[in-house]
Amino acid sequence: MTSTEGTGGLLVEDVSVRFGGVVALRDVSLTAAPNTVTGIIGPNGAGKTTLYNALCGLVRADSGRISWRGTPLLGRRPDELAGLGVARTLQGMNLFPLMTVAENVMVGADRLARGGTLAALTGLGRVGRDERRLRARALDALAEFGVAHLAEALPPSLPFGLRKRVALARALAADPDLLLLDEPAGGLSAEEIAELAERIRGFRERMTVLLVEHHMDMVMDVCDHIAVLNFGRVIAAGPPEAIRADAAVTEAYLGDAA
Ligand SMILES: Nc1ncnc2c1ncn2[C@@H]1O[C@H](COP(=O)(O)OP(=O)(O)OP(=O)(O)O)[C@@H](O)[C@H]1O
Repeated sequence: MTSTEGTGGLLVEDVSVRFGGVVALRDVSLTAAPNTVTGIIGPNGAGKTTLYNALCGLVRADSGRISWRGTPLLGRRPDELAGLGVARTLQGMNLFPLMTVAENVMVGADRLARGGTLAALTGLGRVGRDERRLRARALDALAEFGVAHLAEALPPSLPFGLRKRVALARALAADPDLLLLDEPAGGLSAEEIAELAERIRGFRERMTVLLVEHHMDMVMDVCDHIAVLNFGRVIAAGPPEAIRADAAVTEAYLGDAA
């Protein structure tokens, strides 16, 4: 019995993923306890994105198990995750360019609507009530990120940092229990990263966070627990101070820089 079994956490057990002859993940196991921030780090090509994509249903694992609160996640389609209380952000943000900021965030809040976002946005189904609820939820989420005033803007018209906030607001609008973040600090200024770190620390009151991130200072700063991947294997796992002092981790990163 592993530590999060029966306690509602995220459990990754012996997950392997191969792309043809490349073994991207080999028997990866890790846990994320409820209401904590768990970081996934590792040098380039270590398997971080593959693990993230396996969690999101974007990549099929060849073997292993992943569960959230005891419910299996492996083999689910990405669109099934919202119903299980799981939200994610992607590096590319994937905002719809021809929909307003508010409409983009309404898509994120979809699981809270009975008729679905499409019905609400297209005027079909239980339109009035759902649309009002979704819009209110979206505006709340935008307000949390200080961008409610941009509700009617189109994403391509916004600077990068603000688009990242909209993407986070979209993920949070669903009121997830598990939030998967893929390099949320990428491309942000030092000031924006500090603000983001503060927000992520605050998220753990409401949810469990899994953070794949290159920005080492931020990972050390916000994570309760860190798993380090190298060549598709977990080479270390523990609290930030233990990871900082781990010789295998230092060696893996030095090898990466060489
Ligand atoms: N679609 C794919 N087809 C073939 N090989 C792949 C594919 N995706 C990833 N790989 C390989 O799997 C390994 C792990 O890659 P992955 O992108 O998961 O690493 P990463 O830790 O996210 O790297 P980075 O920090 O550079 O983004 C690498 O050897 C990579 O070349």
